[in-house]
Amino acid sequence: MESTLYDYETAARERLPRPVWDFLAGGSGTESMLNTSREALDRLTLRPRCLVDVSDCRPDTSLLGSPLPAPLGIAPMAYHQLAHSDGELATARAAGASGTLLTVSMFASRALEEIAAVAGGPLWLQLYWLRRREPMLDLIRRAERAGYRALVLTVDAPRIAHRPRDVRNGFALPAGIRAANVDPAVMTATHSAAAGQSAIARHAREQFDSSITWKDLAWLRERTELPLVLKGVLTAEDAELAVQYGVDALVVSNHGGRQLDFATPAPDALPEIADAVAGRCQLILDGAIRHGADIAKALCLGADAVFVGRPVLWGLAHSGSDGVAAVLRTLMREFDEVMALMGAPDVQAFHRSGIARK
Ligand SMILES: Cc1cc2nc3c(=O)[nH]c(=O)nc-3n(C[C@H](O)[C@H](O)[C@H](O)COP(=O)(O)O)c2cc1C
Ligand SMILES: CCCCC(=O)C(=O)O
Repeated sequence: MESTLYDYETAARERLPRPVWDFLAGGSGTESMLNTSREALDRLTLRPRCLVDVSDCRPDTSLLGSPLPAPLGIAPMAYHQLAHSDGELATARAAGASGTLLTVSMFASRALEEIAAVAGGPLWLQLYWLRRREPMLDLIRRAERAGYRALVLTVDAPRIAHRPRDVRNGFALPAGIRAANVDPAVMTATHSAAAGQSAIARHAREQFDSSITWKDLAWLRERTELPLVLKGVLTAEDAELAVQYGVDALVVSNHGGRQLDFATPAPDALPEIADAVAGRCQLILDGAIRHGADIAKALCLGADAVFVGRPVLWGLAHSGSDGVAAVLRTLMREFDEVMALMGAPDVQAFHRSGIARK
C-alpha cells in the first residue's frame, strides 16, 4: 500500500477521466481557496511536551454521543460512484471496518438504506435545503428509520459557486450515476450541460432554496429529534446564533475551496468560533486534512474532530473499499504517532498551547 495520502491523489488523477478529476479536485472562482486551508495548517508548528507517560495512547473520542476510534470522520461528498462503481457502499464498508463516522451526502449515488446495511460505524446525513420541502422531509424520515444519527445542514451553499473547471468541461453526471435518494423530479438538469455550463451548478440554481434564514432552521429543528449540525460556518457571530437556535455541532469549513472564494480559511476561523461557543456545541474542522498532524493541530485550535474529504475519493479511485480503508488507517497511524511524540496520551491533552505560528 501507499505511504502518504498524496500517493492516493496521484493514483486517482491517473485513473479518473479528466472532467471527473476536475470536478473532484476543483475549486471556485480563482481557485485561491484550494490552498489556503493547507497553508493555514502548514503555518502552525507543534509544541511537544516531554516526559509524559504515552505508553498507552488513547485516540478514541465521541461526537454527538457516538463513540469514535479517533477524532476523524468522512465529510459529505456527492456521488462517490464518480470515483468507484461501488460508490458509497465501498466507503461505508471501509469506514465501518474501523468504526469511523461517515457523513452521507444528500446527493449520494447509493440508497441510504443500502449504505446503512453495510455500515459498521455511525452515519450522519447531509442536506441541502431544497425549494420543495417534502422531498427533504422524506429523506429525513428515511434517515431516521435507517438509524442515521444526525443531520448536517450545509449552509455555505445557497447556490453552487462558479467552478471554472466544470464550466470549461461542460461537466454533467455520466449516464448511470445519479442521486439515488432524491425524488427524480427534483434532480433536473444533472445529466446534460450546454458548452460553458456546469450541470451541477444549474441543478442547484433550479432546486436549492436560497431564501432560507435562521427562522427556517427553527422550522427544521421542530421536525426531527435527530441532532442538528450546521456545515460551513466561518464566524463567531453565526456560531453564536447556531447555539441559540439549538444546533448541536458545527462544521467549520470553507467547503474545500469550492464555495466562497477569498473566504477565511477554516483553520483561521476556528479559534474565534471555539472561543464563542465555549463548549456549548461540538466543533468539527474540515478542509485540507491530509496528515495525522493536521488532526492534532485542529484539536489544539479547539475542534473536537476533523472531517476528511477528497482523500477518501482518492482512496476509492485507487482501489475501492480497500483504498478508503488504507487512507483512514494512514491518518490514524500518523495521528497515533503524533500523540505519542507530542506527549498527548488522550485527545483531551491537546490545547492551544500545543501549537505555535511560524
Ligand atoms: C467532490 C466533492 C463533492 C462534495 N459534495 C458535498 C456535498 O454533497 N455536501 C457538502 O456539504 N459538502 C460537499 N463537499 C465538501 C466536503 O464536504 C468538504 O467540505 C471538503 O471537501 C473538505 O475539504 P477536503 O476535500 O480538502 O478534505 C464536496 C467536496 C468534494 C470534493
Ligand atoms: C449539488 C451537489 C454539489 C456537490 C458539490 O460538489 C459540493 O458540495 O461541493
